[in-house]
Amino acid sequence: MMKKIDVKILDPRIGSTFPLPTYATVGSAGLDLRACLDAAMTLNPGETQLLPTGLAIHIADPSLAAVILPRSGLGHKHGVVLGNLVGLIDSDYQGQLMVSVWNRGQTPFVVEPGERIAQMVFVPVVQAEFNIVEDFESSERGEGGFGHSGRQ
Ligand SMILES: O=c1ccn([C@H]2C[C@H](O)[C@@H](COP(=O)(O)OP(=O)(O)OP(=O)(O)O)O2)c(=O)[nH]1
Ligand SMILES: [Mg+2]
Repeated sequence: MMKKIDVKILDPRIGSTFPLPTYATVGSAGLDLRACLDAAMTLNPGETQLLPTGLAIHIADPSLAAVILPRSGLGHKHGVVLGNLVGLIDSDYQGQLMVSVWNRGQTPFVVEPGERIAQMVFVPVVQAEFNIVEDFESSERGEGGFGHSGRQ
C-alpha cells in the first residue's frame, strides 16, 4: 500500500522540466533523486559536493525514515557515491533533501542538471528505549563477533 508523504516543490522545474520522483517499476524500492542544478557541474576525482534536489519532504511519522543510497551504475561504473556513504532523512526533517555526491573515482564526472544522482528508500523505524541491566540473558553468540566464526 502506498503511503502519502507531504512534499514541497522548492524548484519550479520539478514537475515540469524534471519529473517528480516516482518508482520506475512496480517493484522498485527506490525513488531516484535529481540534481537540481542550473548548469552542469564537474565533480573532480576526490571531490565532494552537496547538491540540492529541489524538494523537501516531511515524513511526519516517527515509525518511518528515508535513506539516500547511491545508484549502482554511478557508483560502480563512475565511482560516484555519497559523501556520507548513506544519507538518513529523519521523520521530522522539513528542509530541502540534499545529496552529498563524492567522486571516489579517478576521472572527472559531469553532473547534468536534472540528472538522477542518488535514490531514496523509505524504511520502517523502531525507536528504542534503553533498559539498563547488569547481565544479559545468555545468547548463542554471546560476545563473539568481528569474524570470530572464521571465513568459510
Ligand atoms: O544525505 C542527507 C543526509 C541528511 N539530510 C538531512 C535530513 C536529515 O534529517 C538531516 C540531518 O541528518 P543527520 O542527522 O544525518 O546529520 P547530522 O550531521 O547529525 O546533523 P543534525 O545535527 O542536523 O542532525 O539532514 C539530507 O538532506 N541528506
Ligand atoms: Mg543528526
